[in-house]
Amino acid sequence: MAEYSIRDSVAIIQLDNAPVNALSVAVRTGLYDGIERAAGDGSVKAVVVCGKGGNFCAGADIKEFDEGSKGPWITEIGDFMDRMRKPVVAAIEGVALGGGLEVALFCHYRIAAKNARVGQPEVNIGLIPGGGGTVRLPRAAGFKQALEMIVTGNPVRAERALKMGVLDEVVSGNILEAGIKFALSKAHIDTSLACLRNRPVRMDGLNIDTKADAALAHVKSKYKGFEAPMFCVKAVVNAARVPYDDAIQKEREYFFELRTSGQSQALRYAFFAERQIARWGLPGGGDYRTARAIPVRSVGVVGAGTMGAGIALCIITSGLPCVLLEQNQEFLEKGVTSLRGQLMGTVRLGKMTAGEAEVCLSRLKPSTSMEDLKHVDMVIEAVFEDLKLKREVFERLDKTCKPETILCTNTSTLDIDSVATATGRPDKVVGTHFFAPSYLMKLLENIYGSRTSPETVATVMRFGKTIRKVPVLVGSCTGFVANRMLAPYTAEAQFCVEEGASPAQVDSVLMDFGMPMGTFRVSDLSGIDVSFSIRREAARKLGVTLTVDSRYFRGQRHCSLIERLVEKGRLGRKTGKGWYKYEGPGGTVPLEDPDVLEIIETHCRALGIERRNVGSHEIQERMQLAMINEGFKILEEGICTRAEEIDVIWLYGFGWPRYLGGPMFYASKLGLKRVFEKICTFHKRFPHSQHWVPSVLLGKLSESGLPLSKWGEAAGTSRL
Ligand SMILES: CCCCCCCCCCCCC/C=C/C(=O)SCCNC(=O)CCNC(=O)[C@H](O)C(C)(C)COP(=O)(O)OP(=O)(O)OC[C@H]1O[C@@H](n2cnc3c(N)ncnc32)[C@H](O)[C@@H]1OP(=O)(O)O
Repeated sequence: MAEYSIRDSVAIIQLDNAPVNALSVAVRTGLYDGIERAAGDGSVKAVVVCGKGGNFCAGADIKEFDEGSKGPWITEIGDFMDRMRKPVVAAIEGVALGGGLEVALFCHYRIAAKNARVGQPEVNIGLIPGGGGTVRLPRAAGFKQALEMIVTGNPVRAERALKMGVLDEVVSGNILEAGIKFALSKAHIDTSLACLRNRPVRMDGLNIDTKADAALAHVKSKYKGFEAPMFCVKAVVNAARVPYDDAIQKEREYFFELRTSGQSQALRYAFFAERQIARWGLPGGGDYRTARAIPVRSVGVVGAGTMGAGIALCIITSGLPCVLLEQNQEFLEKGVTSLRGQLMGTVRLGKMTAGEAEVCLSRLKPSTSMEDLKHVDMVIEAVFEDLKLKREVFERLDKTCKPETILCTNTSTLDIDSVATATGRPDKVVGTHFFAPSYLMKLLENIYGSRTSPETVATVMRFGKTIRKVPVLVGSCTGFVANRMLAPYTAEAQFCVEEGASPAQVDSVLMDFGMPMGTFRVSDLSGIDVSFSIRREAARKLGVTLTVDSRYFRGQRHCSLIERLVEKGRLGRKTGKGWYKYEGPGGTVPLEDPDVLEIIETHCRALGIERRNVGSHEIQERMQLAMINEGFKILEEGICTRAEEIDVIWLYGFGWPRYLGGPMFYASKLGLKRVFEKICTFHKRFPHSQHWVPSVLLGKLSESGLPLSKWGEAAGTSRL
């Protein structure tokens, strides 16, 4: 709703819809009524529109987009304000985003607090600004700057918005008082002069035809497959070419077309999924509502390899001091050099100044003495992935650190309990799985063990946010969620190659789908010998030796092409050849290599594998369905409690295209009946692959027709 009051002959309309004053039907109706009332009240000289609770308005209520339209459409409010003879001032604090900024652009004037941010982030949910933003913002900020704001969705700070012409004044102190003062100072000025409808789009000397073509070409190549940015350009270009009312009409058509698109639905889902993951619960009790995070004022990182150095960098750039520990000076210096290198990279990219980088570095304490970890609140161990070594480190940490210190292990495979039992504080031991490169990748998979306390979980979840990661809580199992799902996905990729596809064909299927990289490019980048060692180690523990002609491992189908490539010295990019070849020293461009195709052919012939034409559709279906089936098993076992958690892991861990929601959302759109039937068919066809055994939960859900939001409940794993 919107509260109406009068002070000093100024009507104040305060948008009121906690927590962010989204433009629900009640808010839109309240705003419209308030404006109408102020227009008709002879004692009112001017109007101030503001927001309650520290924010102006975060735009349309995103939940309403699935419910259909009720109440006044937002541009009707703008049309009314355009006819007003009394000045209307938007007094902005916090955020004015999307429809929130559009409301502000209806007003004759806009003032904002210093810390305010304004923006048109609709593109992030697969839309264009639909309340006049594409038509009014270019009139205020100019074509080029408005286009940038609308296409990227990035908000701008008040000072920049002032320079751009979006704001009329930036103020310090009480925003409402400033708004009233400003409104009274404009009470005798003709409002039509300040009305954005009456201004032309500012082209600042640019030619619209040249600019339009360049902008369309740019978004086409940059946002391949994502449709909203293209519509943003079309709407803004149109606004520069046609009269105001025609442009508004077109904008609305585009907006409504996108609202029902699959991409916008997926992006809206992703928006709420990201917020859902903060609502965690533990199987033994305790959840985000009751558990208190302990304050983390200092952190230690054990191991200054690439991973540890990157983690330390995340910590110091988020403002926390960090002790970076290595076993000797030589390794420590290498780690610090790697950290510095990454930090300077951000300076070169203009994301940080050299001065800011120095401040960050001043928070780093490189050390070779464990005693330096005595007083830190949290330690993240990032040593080699070896259980014996990790247990030794934890035993020493337990003896050295103060009793309250939380001990985290950065592991991608090891059981949390087997690390925790090396200490006398298993309740304070937790997994924090960072993804490589740890400074850049946003996902943080937090893993609880059977004795991890709710306070420890609350602390690592909050810490994840502090270091600007996306923390998702999962249970402990082999590979946790990310790598467990990745295993059948990559296995199917290799089986497809054995059966007749080429690595480049598989990768282009994935990249055409929207993945940032194909699985064989990733393998070359991280090193084929890395997967080789992990597989060899896993086999060794079971008393098995994997060879170049192993077709089965523990009764399961196994592809030994990795062993073959390692035998041939093709370890990936670092050796200039792997699944692809790379030209020149340090070459990074993957080129199809006839030699590798020959190796694959010979290998398969030797093993009696008949090769055939494997179609793109089959590749995509097998890789994705195998991984989706695993996702349902993860839900079934309670490793995750919601499908949304799995999707967020894929969005941030592997770059699943956001406009396709995530694998579980994708499955919901394919239809679970169809997904289940296909998986059953593959199971019959490939009986020696455990990952094709259909998930029991999936079978149950395929009959139930339950929406994705209820899958966790149906699995009986929901803990809230
Ligand atoms: C037939 C047609 C039907 C349509 C009917 C609708 C008509 C509407 C009017 C017409 C509109 C014209 C076009 C306008 C379109 C838009 O405005 S689209 C929305 C654009 N705005 C955004 O994308 C902003 C999204 N929000 C944010 O970026 C952030 O939330 C924030 C505002 C910067 C705050 O961040 P932070 O402090 O980190 O808090 P969060 O945890 O993110 O959010 C707090 C809670 O608020 C919920 N929330 C936030 N924004 C919205 C929103 N716009 N709508 C609904 N809910 C929102 C968020 O989910 C959190 O809730 P909980 O998870 O429950 O805590």
